[in-house]
Amino acid sequence: MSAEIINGKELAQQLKDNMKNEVTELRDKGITPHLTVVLIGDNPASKSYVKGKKKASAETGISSDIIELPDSTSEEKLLQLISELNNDPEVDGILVQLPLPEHIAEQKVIEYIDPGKDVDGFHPVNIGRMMTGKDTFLPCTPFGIVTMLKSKNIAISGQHVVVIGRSNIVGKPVGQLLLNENATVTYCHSKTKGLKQFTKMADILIVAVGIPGAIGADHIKPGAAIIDVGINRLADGSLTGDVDFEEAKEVASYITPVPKGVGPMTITMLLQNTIKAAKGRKA
Ligand SMILES: Nc1nc2c(c(=O)[nH]1)N[C@@H](CN(C=O)c1ccc(C(=O)N[C@@H](CCC(=O)O)C(=O)O)cc1)CN2
Repeated sequence: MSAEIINGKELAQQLKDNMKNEVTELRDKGITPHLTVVLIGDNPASKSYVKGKKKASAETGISSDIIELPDSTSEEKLLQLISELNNDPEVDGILVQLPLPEHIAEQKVIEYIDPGKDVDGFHPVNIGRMMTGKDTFLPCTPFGIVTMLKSKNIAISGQHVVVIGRSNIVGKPVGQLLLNENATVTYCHSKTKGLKQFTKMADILIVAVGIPGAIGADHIKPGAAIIDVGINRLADGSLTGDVDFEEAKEVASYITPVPKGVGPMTITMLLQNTIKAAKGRKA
């Protein structure tokens, strides 16, 4: 039997439809949630994601602006801009699109953003709050993954989750969020020996390695739920994930496709975080 596909695009649309009402209620109270996205340089993928953020914001009634700066922008200038946005009462959420040019220290920039406006959930204060199970801005991709699992009532508590990948944006926080939901979590990464022995134990397998088709049917326990975070562009321009979808769907119980899987959820959870920031706006 073939796995059930978790369609992130459809789920994202349902969530955005619900958010419209939340935003209307806020606007009726005189609060229009506002997101400012900062884009440095002209990376085509980043440009397209930022455009997607603006479009999705507009769909829900969230106002947004994109500040585009050249690749040559100094770290000092970027920090100065963030400081201004931190102090602007009309700005609820600040997002600096990653990756940044090499001459800018990513972590320094993340730590400069006011944690109360950090709608990416990357600031160490918010990561600490997430790790201790407190209410906070959750990193958007991990938040989206947990939302996808819950949308299908996939059991998390007591289940063995194997995460392949240990980035600060996806791998580490998604494992932590699922640990908070009482999963047993194993992290695997590029130095893991005997990857298959771990992946074959997974009830939920989360793959974020950035290698097209890295995970095939022989890595998967029959009936597992497979979450593919990979977004790899092939030479012909098409997108593919880290999981061999055709093979994996014959073994798994649930699977996310690429495109239209985890990706669209990332932007939608950003909107959710922006609404949360607006709700917490200081008078
Ligand atoms: N500051 C941040 N930078 C980056 C983040 C982030 O969460 N915060 N994540 C990624 C990029 N990203 C959002 O910024 C993102 C990636 C993918 C998608 C998406 O919808 N993908 C579509 C395919 C789109 C396409 O055709 O290229 C899909 O998978 O269906 C949205 C957002 C790195 N940077």
